[in-house]
Amino acid sequence: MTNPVGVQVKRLPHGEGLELPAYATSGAAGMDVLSAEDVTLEPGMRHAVATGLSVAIPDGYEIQVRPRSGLAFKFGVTVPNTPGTIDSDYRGELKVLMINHGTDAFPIKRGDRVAQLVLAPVTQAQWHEVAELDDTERGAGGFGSTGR
Ligand SMILES: O=c1ccn([C@H]2C[C@H](O)[C@@H](COP(=O)(O)OP(=O)(O)OP(=O)(O)O)O2)c(=O)[nH]1
Ligand SMILES: [Mg+2]
Repeated sequence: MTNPVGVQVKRLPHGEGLELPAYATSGAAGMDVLSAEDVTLEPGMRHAVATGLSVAIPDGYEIQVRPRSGLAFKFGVTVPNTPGTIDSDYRGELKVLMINHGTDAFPIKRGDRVAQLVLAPVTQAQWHEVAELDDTERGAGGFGSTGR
């Protein structure tokens, strides 16, 4: 990537000694983020996994927290709120919400790659309230109106 965007990151005490989230390959969209804790997700269990990191994202960007497909495919372990939203003004600990949809307990060890972080541009909307909207070919059709 030729022009990466700088993002401030602060290690919290329990994040000391862990690698920062990193791109596994040169063309990766997401940085793999590591767990800062040992925790076992029993089947059906949800947990906010600590990363030991806080960030300050530049104005005009967000970070999306996305699942790793390998964990979802092999173990049914995923991110229930995907894509998780890290706001540019959030200064608390970045956590990865995880759920075990599988049939077996899933142990997470400190240092395991649990999810991936995608930096993405955001645009804020400004409402312009009107009495009527313009007509379109689709109109109010949705939810399968064009067929399967
Ligand atoms: O997977 C996530 C999702 C959110 N957050 C943190 C950063 C984010 O900026 C904040 C709020 O997230 P969100 O807006 O999704 O949650 P909410 O339920 O609307 O909470 P709030 O009322 O605090 O906005 O929580 C995480 O650390 N991990
Ligand atoms: Mg919110």
